[in-house]
Amino acid sequence: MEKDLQKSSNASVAKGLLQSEQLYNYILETSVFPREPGPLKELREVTANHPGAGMATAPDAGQLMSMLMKIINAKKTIEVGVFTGYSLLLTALSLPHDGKIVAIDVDREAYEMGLPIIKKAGVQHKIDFIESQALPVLDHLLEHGNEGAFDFAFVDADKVNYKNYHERLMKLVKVGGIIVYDNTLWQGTVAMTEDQLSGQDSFWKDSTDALVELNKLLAADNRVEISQAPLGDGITICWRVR
Ligand SMILES: C[S@@+](CC[C@H](N)C(=O)[O-])C[C@H]1O[C@@H](n2cnc3c(N)ncnc32)[C@H](O)[C@@H]1O
Ligand SMILES: O=c1cc(-c2ccc(O)cc2)oc2c(O)c(O)ccc12
Repeated sequence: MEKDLQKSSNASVAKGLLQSEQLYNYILETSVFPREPGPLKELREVTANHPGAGMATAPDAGQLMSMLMKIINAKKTIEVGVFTGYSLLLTALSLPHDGKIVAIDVDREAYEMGLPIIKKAGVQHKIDFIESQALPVLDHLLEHGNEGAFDFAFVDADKVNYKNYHERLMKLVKVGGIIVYDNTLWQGTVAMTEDQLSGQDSFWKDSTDALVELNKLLAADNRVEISQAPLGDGITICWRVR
């Protein structure tokens, strides 16, 4: 199954799980874009020229994450999956001046597409970009005294590893902190029958299976309170309570 990566006229990319694109655009135009900081809008517009533009975090999901970071006074965060930096810049703009973000991605080139806008916004000093597979970086952080050191984490990378990220992030994020997983509804495929999924290639099928498994795992994890919100492609907010 192919994800719809078509650009719309406002330089966003078709996302959303609502019954109509018209309603999703209504939400964006009414409640999200008017409040989107200028640098984020610019980064979204630049990203629209990238062939993978559909991977960027949805602005409506980003808006909620920004509010959550401000509510909990997040200062130290982890981001797994940066791409051109929409969620990274959103995070950098949501943290105080002395906030810090460990941002991990295997793709430095995509990060560099958004970097001039991050610099212009005056928030680059908050970002420690690490070009790497995420799992070894998370393990390194754990081995070097960072248990409970982070207030917030956002995961938006390879879906097949979300379970492994959760295991590590539950140690890195403090009690009272928040972990957000993107794509937990994966274009609705998590609720489809085997028949409906029969045309999927192995990448999409493996991702769907992994997200179905993650959703069950999170629902059963009593260390977190959760909310699965149908914003963007579905985000699950996990509040670590023990
Ligand atoms: C969906 S995009 C991230 C979108 C980003 N949050 C944004 O707002 O634009 C996924 C990113 O995860 C990265 N990625 C995939 N597998 C990874 C891994 N194992 N470790 C680190 N990064 C990975 C990809 O290179 C890609 O840039
Ligand atoms: O179409 C995608 C693909 C990904 C993706 C692919 C491969 C990886 O190793 C990581 C991520 O992620 C997406 C995504 O997060 C999204 O919101 C929309 C589309 C895609």
